Amino acid sequence: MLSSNLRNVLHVVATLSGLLILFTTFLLSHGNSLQSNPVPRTRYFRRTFLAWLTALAFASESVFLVTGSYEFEYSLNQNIAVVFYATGWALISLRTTPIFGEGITFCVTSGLYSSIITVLDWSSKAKILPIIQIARLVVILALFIDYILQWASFRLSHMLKDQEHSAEEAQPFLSNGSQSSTAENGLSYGTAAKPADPQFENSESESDDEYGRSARSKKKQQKTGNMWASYRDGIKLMMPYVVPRHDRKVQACVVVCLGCLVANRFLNILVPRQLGIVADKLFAGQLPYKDLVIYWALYILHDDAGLGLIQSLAKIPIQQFSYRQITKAAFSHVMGLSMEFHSSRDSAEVMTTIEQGRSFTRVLEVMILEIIPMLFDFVIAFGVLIFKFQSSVALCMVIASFIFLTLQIITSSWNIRFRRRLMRSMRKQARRMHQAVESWQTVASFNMFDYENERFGGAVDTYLTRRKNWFIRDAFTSALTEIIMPTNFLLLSSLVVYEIYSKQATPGDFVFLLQYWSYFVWPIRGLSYRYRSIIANLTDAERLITLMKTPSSVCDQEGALSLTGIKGHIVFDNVGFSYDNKRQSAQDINISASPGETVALVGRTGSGKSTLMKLLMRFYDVSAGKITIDGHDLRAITLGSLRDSIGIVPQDPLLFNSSIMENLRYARIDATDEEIYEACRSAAIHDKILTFPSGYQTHVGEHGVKLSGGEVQRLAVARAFLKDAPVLILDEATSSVDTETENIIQDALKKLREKRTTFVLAHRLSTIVDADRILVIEDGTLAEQGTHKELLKTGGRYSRFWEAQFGKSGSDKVSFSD
Ligand SMILES: Nc1ncnc2c1ncn2[C@@H]1O[C@H](COP(=O)(O)OP(=O)(O)OP(=O)(O)O)[C@@H](O)[C@H]1O
Repeated sequence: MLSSNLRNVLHVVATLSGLLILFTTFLLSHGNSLQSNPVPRTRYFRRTFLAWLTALAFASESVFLVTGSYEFEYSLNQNIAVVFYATGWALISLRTTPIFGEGITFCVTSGLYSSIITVLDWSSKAKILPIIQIARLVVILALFIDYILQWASFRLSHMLKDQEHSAEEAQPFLSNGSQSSTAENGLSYGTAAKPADPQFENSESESDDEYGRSARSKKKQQKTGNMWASYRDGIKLMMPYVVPRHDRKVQACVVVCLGCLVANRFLNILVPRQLGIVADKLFAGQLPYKDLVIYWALYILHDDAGLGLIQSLAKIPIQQFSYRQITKAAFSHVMGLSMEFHSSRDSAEVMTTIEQGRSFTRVLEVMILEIIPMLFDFVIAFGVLIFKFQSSVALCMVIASFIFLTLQIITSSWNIRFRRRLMRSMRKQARRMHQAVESWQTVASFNMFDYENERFGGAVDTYLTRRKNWFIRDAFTSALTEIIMPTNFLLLSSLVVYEIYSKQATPGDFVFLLQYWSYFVWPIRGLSYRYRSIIANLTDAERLITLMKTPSSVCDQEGALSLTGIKGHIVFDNVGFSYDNKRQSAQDINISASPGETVALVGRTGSGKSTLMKLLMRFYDVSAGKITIDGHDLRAITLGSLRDSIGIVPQDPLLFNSSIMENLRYARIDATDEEIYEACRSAAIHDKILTFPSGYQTHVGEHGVKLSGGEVQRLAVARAFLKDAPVLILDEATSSVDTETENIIQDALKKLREKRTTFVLAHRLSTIVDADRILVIEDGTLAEQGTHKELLKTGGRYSRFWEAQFGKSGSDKVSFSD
């Protein structure tokens, strides 16, 4: 006959392993609720029936134990184990779709436990118990075989499906072959696939209407089906940014924090133990002053004035480090994303998302500094309760805690949807505010203040309503789960009180439990509370993670060359491009431009001139053909070296809200003041700047609103002078100036164009008559090319443009003068 202690260990181990199986499967399947393994209905009923039968067999053993002739302690642990297994099987039988891993492992654990117990109880006085146990074993075996058969048939059908699928995939897609993209042909050139990410759509709409049904279900799957997987991936993605590999100070703080955490685990036990000693001495009629002082010292050390203070101080650099790293990484990632991303996303939303990096740092902080220590506390509490009292106290604590955690997890996921809505409304509010403030001039000129107030007010109201909805639900769900812990305390203290009553424990032990309860209830309550806060923060950080996962559609190819000393020989070789894969914005474009040559692009508005220049700057990648610079495909050189070699005077130059000096220096950070003055003299703006109240230190206002259009344009020309790049793009560089200033700028530009490959985009044809070649672009194709004189002679589109601007006489005059 085994000793009662070993029996106890068996019951405890069996209960714990079963509990772990159920809880782990619950955690895994909770985020994977869309998983469906359809099984025939007959089998479904059979499995349910067998599971219920097993539950019943365990329950009947419990009834027998309660009414049988066992000693209290021995039967209590066994009773806890059998009641647990009865409940476990009852819960499993409620599953509509089987989780094979859970079913099989639970069968194995219950089977093993039942077998050992059957052998041990064989010699018991009442033979009815082993008979119940044997019958139960047979049912468990049947259940096990059923699970295995179901699993095997499920795997087989999946394998068959996979085979069918791969056979289908092996079929050539003849019809699509001609349309395959560069990436599909294996020529990715560092061009990443477009993100298929509905989460990061730029949408005003809060409803799901914009997505089709399939997109909706995909979205739903994203939210629930792959919840854990996507969070895990997100954390994996962000981890490198928060590990202080090279920062010694932060590393030291981490060590200090960990030291405090370890010391606190000991103090969690020492403080209540000391109080127990004080109580026991009092009960023994002694004066425990010395012990009280020790208690005081331990308490201070344990509390916020001791290790808590050290830990809080050490946490500051860690928090700042991770916040800095994540925010910087998110900012730099966003800045590195392509024009495709920036032109389709709302800047205010992207900004709010970057700010939500704080939520992610909070997740890590909670996980590392709170959840992991709490798990330790939990294990320690289990050990302490077993050591101090009987194992059933510890078992009750574990089971009640797992129930509490499970309920917390279930109830918090009820609230995820509301948290997401809340975050959406927060971003919407930010977007509305940002748009209105940024477009103040438009709002003012259309006198739309009331409209904007109403729109912003609406967004604020929505935010508040959603916050209220989330908050109320959160309050109710926590109230619901909070009932469990006091119940747990009642159960534990009843058991301990019984032990004291039966002289197996001292009153000091009860005092210990009272004090220790406050320490060990925190880990459990903390775990569930932290889980909720992690879910809330992860939900908040979801967009940041999605943003960080968004690849740039234009990026450096592996092994891309960093070109120096570029001469500027540009060739467009059969270039084709479409923004949306529907309309071609460039088609069969062949252009060649040598250093020192000026090529003008003219054509109706929307014909595709700027698009060609965007392709040259590699804001987008060509969909067909290639563009080369000095013989190198643009996709084979680094974006940095390409853009360093191109200077641009855009149609609407954007200035930062800072001084003129800073704005100019943006073109070349290391330029001296004298070089900047020289560039401004060349751009005919130096004297004008000197007339401003603060000269070069004058602030230009948001987007340069304090300057005239002509002044802004001349600053852009000065920037181009300063950049001194071998390739130059002049996009309607003199569109905002009067004729006199235009002549001055044109003279400056003539100087600027010398020895550079220059592309001039112009509507005013007078500005490009002396170009070496004029290309007429129409509907994304090259319609005509030649010199001004040649094109006028041909009498084609160019000459019609010319006549439209200058009339027949103008045409004659220019062709004559030329
Ligand atoms: N980001 C974009 N997404 C989708 N379509 C775009 C985008 N940018 C431009 N387009 C479309 O591509 C076509 C060519 O535009 P592009 O800006 O190249 O014309 P353009 O000749 O430079 O016009 P303009 O002389 O008025 O500046 C237009 O039909 C335009 O609507």
